[in-house]
Amino acid sequence: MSEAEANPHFRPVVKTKALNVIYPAADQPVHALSNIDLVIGKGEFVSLIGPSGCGKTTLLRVIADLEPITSGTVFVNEMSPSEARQARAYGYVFQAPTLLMWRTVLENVMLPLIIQRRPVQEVQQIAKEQLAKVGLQGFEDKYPWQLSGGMQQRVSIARALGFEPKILMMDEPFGALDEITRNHLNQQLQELWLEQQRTVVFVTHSISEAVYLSTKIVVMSPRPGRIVDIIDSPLPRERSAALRDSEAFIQLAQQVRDALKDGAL
Ligand SMILES: Nc1ncnc2c1ncn2[C@@H]1O[C@H](COP(=O)(O)OP(=O)(O)OP(=O)(O)O)[C@@H](O)[C@H]1O
Repeated sequence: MSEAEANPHFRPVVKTKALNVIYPAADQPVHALSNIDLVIGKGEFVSLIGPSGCGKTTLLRVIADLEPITSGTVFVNEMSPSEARQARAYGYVFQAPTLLMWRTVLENVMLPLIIQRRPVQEVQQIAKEQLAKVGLQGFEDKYPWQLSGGMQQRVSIARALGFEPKILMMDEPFGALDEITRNHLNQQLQELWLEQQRTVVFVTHSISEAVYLSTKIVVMSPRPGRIVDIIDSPLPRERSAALRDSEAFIQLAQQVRDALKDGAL
């Protein structure tokens, strides 16, 4: 049991035990995830980091009920992932913004809520509030193609947050952006997370992004993906840009780098 799990306020949201995913294939089945034991607590910001093809996206998809498992167990809020999905536990942000180019920014954020048949006026209000939270007030009537990549990704985040998911799943949401924009969005996401105390599961290739954002970093090995190390971050919950230059940040980044290296052996 980790230090975080020993805390009496710790509430598990995601629990996986001996989880395996094997993708069937005509020639050779792909063993994507091997014996994954993971507990994610309420309000944690958990990053999954590891080399390409190690199963990060697969793990995210399993938790979100987008991928079946081969063996083991997965519980989300004491439910199966499928029950959790029906209870609308998830918000999902992909690497590409996946916005509808022929709908305005406001309409894009409203769409999932309209599909849920919520009253239009209420939906409009929620969408406007969420856009303001990601710093896009005044852009409601623009079309996605009129925005930069970083702004489009902020629209995706507003859309995912609109129906107040219990867990926000983010699959390399800033992977396609330049470093300056990425650092800026990291800071915005950190502030949003701090304010809302939402549980986030975040896939990244970037050590500094994982260190800057996470309360827990899950380091994975090359295929078949297994967990090499689970690192509880010693950094304070509230983080500023200056933290990136601190000794604690540099040490933690080195710890992640070492774990990645060990996992590759
Ligand atoms: N639907 C599928 N059918 C067969 N194999 C798959 C399928 N989806 C993923 N895989 C394989 O499973 C392994 C894990 O893939 P996954 O996308 O989860 O890795 P990842 O760590 O997210 O990779 P990346 O960092 O490159 O996005 C890879 O070898 C991939 O080719």
